[in-house]
Amino acid sequence: MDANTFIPEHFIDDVKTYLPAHLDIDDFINACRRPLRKSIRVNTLKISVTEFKQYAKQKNWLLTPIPWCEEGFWLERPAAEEQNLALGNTDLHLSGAMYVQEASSMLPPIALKQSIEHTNYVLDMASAPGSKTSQLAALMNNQGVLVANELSSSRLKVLSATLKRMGVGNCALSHFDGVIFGNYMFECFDSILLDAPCSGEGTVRKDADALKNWSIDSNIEIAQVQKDLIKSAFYALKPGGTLVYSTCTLTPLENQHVCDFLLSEFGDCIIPESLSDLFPGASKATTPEGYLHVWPQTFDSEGFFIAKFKKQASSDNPNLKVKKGAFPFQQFESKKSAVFMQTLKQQFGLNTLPGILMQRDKELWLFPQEFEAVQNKIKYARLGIQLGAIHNNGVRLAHEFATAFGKQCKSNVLPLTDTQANDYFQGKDIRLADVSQNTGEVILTLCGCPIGLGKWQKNKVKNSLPRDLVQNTQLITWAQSN
Ligand SMILES: C[S@@+](CC[C@H](N)C(=O)[O-])C[C@H]1O[C@@H](n2cnc3c(N)ncnc32)[C@H](O)[C@@H]1O
Repeated sequence: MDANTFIPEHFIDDVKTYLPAHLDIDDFINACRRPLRKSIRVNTLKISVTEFKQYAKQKNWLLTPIPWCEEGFWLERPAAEEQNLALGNTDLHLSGAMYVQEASSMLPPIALKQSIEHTNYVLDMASAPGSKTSQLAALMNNQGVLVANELSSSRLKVLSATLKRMGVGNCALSHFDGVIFGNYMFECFDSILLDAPCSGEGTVRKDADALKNWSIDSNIEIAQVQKDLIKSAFYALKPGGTLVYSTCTLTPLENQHVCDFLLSEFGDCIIPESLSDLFPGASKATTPEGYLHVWPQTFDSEGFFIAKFKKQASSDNPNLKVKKGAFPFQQFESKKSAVFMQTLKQQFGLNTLPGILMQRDKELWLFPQEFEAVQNKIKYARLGIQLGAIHNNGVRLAHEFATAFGKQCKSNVLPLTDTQANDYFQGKDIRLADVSQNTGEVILTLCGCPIGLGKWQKNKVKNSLPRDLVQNTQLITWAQSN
């Protein structure tokens, strides 16, 4: 029990007004004071669940499957020396093999899963730090186009770093208030996730001060933002498309009432789809409308709310807008493209890249194949993957090339030991046991996952990790964790 968890009386009084009859307020309060179980999601863009389990076994990690997410596990680390070591410093995290993600936070992308599997254009309207964006990209298997938007610039940077670490290749990042999408990207998306900014009442097990400034007035204020965002999401969705609305808060003001607003505005064009069969046991959290209202005691998780809607018909938007200004990229010359692809084949045994090579000044980028239809609708903060820098004699490859495509490379791949990986993440060159005759660039891997690029230099590999990704951390090594 965490006696420091702050739960204000007036919050409890409010919860009593909407707690479902089959739940007990004391169970709720006790659950809020219990520490949260640790959970992770395996990043299948970099490693299979089977491979991950093998690594976890070597570390004596105990995994319990999360019933709604095939890639999700609750995790216990019994080794005494690991108790105070952050999961974020483990090799499996730093390599992008896993993402530390709360179990209930895996639900919204799972609610979109069916729709994503058959569609090309997906919008994540409020996406930092990127737990659900990277989950969506993995569900899309890096295919199609995933637009990830975030309003806060500091959080956008974190999002960008997350996507690089996780090897996401089909993403375009944007930096706007989400309300613009309905006007600028009217009916562009097959699937939309609106994981809305909220009062965070469900996060109190992780953050003892989450309810410190709680008030109904702030619930009402945030609900207005949520209504503006869900309206924008409705307009941005194609007829036939699917919208998932989620929050990590409990109050109906920010949940059911926001859904009521959507239906009152556009009820002729959009209908809820029940989530009662999303996974075995989902009915325990299903509301009469078919939404999931996950209480902390229901699945021993954080509190969450998830609603799913199907858009059945179009509704005119009187405020359509068109972006001004030219698109700053052009297709990479076909002759140079052929030379570049030949180099990748010779150096790494890589035969194809999934997308279109584009050039902006001296930068070489790879855009998702389907990007053209949406590329000039808004100004993006980043598009696809930066493959490298173009110079007179060819292309100097960039870090992201390795994290996104290293898995497909067949030659010039160097698996690092934990000591070498430590040096790499700290920005140091990597010492080799023997002098190597290899030349040029090399893909570095950890736990079987590509983590970046280096350059062969006889008895060492020169470190090419971008400065902003250099960490001042000590990786938890196999020796320490076994
Ligand atoms: C609940 S968090 C998103 C968490 C994220 N989906 C994830 O799973 O990692 C909500 C995010 O919305 C951003 N935000 C707040 N107001 C916004 C707005 N008007 N438009 C877009 N994003 C907004 C916040 O900065 C915050 O990062």
